[in-house]
Amino acid sequence: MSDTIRLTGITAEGFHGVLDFEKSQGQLFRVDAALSVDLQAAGRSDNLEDTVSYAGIAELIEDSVTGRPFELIEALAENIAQRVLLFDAWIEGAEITVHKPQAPLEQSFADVSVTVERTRSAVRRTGGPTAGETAEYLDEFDVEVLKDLAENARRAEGEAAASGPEPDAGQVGPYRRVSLVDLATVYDEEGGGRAGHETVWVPADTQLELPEGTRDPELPADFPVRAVVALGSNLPDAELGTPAELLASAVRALEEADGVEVVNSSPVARTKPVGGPQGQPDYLNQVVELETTRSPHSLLDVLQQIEADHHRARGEGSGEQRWGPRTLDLDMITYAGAEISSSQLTVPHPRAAQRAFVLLPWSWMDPVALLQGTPVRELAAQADDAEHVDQL
Ligand SMILES: Nc1ncnc2c1ncn2[C@@H]1O[C@H](COP(=O)(O)OP(=O)(O)OP(=O)(O)O)[C@@H](O)[C@H]1O
Ligand SMILES: Nc1nc2c(c(=O)[nH]1)N=C(CO)CN2
Repeated sequence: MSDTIRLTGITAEGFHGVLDFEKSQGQLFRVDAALSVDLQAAGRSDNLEDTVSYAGIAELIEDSVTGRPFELIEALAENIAQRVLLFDAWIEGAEITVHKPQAPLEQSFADVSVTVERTRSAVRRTGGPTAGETAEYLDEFDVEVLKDLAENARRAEGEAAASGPEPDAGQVGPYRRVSLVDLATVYDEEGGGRAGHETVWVPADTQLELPEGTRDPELPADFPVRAVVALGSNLPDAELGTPAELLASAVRALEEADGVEVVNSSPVARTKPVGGPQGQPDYLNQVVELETTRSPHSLLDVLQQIEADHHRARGEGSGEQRWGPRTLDLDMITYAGAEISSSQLTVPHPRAAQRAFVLLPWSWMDPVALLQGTPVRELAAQADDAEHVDQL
């Protein structure tokens, strides 16, 4: 049985409705909310930190009712449900009823209402969602909701961020996700331990001021983070098969690697070679998204081991040319939100933003993906090789 926090009869004036006078004159709306939250910890500790503040929920509901007008109470209920689930990662489900007791009906009536019930698709019961799960979940939300969140994020980030430019309505582009690497730090600072939504989306140009030493990207993650990896092959292998077979085998190898889970994969693309020697064969390219507890360099080790297992020739005497034909190439495109620069590893991959053979498959897999705050879709369209990438 799940525990419930229930708020009933939150009443405020709003301007929702299809008819003109509803939009101009306004009327009262009443909202009931039932939130599924595990209350055992709070029951035992008697500490507000261990539960969801109903005051915050009430404020959020009032904000939605008095805010942006919707035509339908269905849309208002949906908006509230989405915001409630984003309010605190530990809210597992929300049932929202919007009453419109002054609806324009000719008949004598007591009330009109709609009820929506929404559950979080992926929540780990202990510790809240991972960055990946949160990001995936956030992809289901519309831009208006994200705008609200970005606003909250700016408030949470303090004065410096609050003075940044206004988020650009209608685009996902100006926001970026803050990785769980960052989130974990925020937890520590606040001593909380909750993934509240404020720390997940921030305007793209927000600088997080985190204490020194807490963002060492080589800290092994005790929580999974997401990484994007690009695969390429344009040389068959006598033993392991065609480029298509080599890509499929590499994805299987990633699935089997310790501390790595493949959570999404793109369709395969046939692409014209970019750079390298004249006349090399077309490539097959693909992009996968991983969830990993490995540190970036240890993930690079895994990628290079898989390349070697697929007979990737490398190093002195191997005959391999720069950007020349290869049985398998695995590039780490992103690792959480981290920027890494070492002698072995640069993340985000320094040439990814110009390569449609990476960006297009990535955008097919995740149409709202961002690379350093810019939609991958847009970068793909601008890349020189955009016309030479065909989905198989
Ligand atoms: N993000 C990254 N992903 C993979 N390798 C990287 C990355 N950043 C730096 N490297 C380093 O790049 C070196 C060369 O890699 P590789 O020979 O696969 O390059 P390439 O794939 O031919 O070229 P490109 O990097 O332009 O795709 C590797 O030994 C690795 O240490
Ligand atoms: N189309 C295409 N061109 C490339 C590729 C690749 O994977 N696909 N990889 C390269 C070096 O990594 C260089 N050029």
